[in-house]
Amino acid sequence: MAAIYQAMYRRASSLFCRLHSTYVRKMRYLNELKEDDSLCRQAQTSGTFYLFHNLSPFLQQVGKKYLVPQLSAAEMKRILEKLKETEQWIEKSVLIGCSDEHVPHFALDLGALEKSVIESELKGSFTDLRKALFVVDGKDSPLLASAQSLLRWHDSHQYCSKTGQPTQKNLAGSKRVCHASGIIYYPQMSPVVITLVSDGSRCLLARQPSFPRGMYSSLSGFCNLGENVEETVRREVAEEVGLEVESLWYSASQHWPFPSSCLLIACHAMVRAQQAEISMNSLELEEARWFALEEIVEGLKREPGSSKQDDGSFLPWFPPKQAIAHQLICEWVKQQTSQPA
Ligand SMILES: NC(=O)c1ccc[n+]([C@@H]2O[C@H](COP(=O)([O-])OP(=O)(O)OC[C@H]3O[C@@H](n4cnc5c(N)ncnc54)[C@H](O)[C@@H]3O)[C@@H](O)[C@H]2O)c1
Ligand SMILES: [Mg+2]
Repeated sequence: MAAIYQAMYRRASSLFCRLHSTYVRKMRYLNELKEDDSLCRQAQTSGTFYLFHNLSPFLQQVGKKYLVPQLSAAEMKRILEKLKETEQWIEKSVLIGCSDEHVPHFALDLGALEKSVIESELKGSFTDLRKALFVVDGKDSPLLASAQSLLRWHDSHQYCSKTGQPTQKNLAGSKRVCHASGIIYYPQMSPVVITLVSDGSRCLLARQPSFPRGMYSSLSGFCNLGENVEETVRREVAEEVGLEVESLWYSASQHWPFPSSCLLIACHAMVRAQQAEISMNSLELEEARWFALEEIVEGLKREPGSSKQDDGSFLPWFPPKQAIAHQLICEWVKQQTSQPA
């Protein structure tokens, strides 16, 4: 028996080591590509390419599924020839990752080229990211989100804000340099806190005027310069619903590409049940209210389509599973249902 356990242990630990070294080797390789333009140029000849057009990713619909095709370097050349463009376009691409076998993945925005020609040639369509993220396979959403954010950052940082001179990207697209001043610009994202407030038995969800009808989400807000996460949570809850946070704890984080790159830092926060009267800031929110557990459980079962009632009103529904607000709501339900009565 001991021999069997030993053999199982050896297999498990050797698998762990192999997985670990694959990951480490992959991260080191990606870092080399970011630092070394000539290595990256070479990688572009054997890499795969995700296409965008004015920041909309290229998708192919196969039956009910939406696939995110990766084009080989040879296919890229063929498409560019068809569009009567040179291979230099490839150098505009940005590095977004690589496979375990070190096949590098790049994203390229062909926004300056004829969209319909590319779409009919590759049998698919460029799809708005707000739709694409929710129809593609779960593993592809973060990739599309980070690729679009990086392409957007390059598009909006073509000039140095100090000298007004053009900036130049390195091959991998991990930075831009102003050669006149020597200033190096790195891709940026804005930290945002997402907070699910609870008073112990209910949770607070709100609607911004821009939300789809019937959708409620947790509170959110950009971090101010100089604030830490705890200070932002306390300020945003005070500003938006007039409540004082008693305690808070971190749950998870997520990169979010809207309106442009954000790092969402998701937290749970408690307020006192005796001081839970909402005073909503109507400049930012359209509605904010407490939800009991049963209402949340029902709302989680609903989809946007099934929330409309005969009289035209909408029953509450919550962000889809790809959004970190969904995860916070599910965690709260779990916590409520696991508490002793
Ligand atoms: N994925 C999710 O689950 C989820 C849930 C909620 C919110 N969000 C995202 O969080 C983001 C922030 O939430 P919010 O709108 O409630 O923030 P908010 O409450 O701070 O209000 C937005 C306003 O803050 C100002 N602002 C300050 N710093 C800014 C910056 N760096 N970029 C843009 N505006 C800035 C602007 O005036 C803007 O109109 C939203 O873009 C939204 O997409 C994601
Ligand atoms: Mg807000």
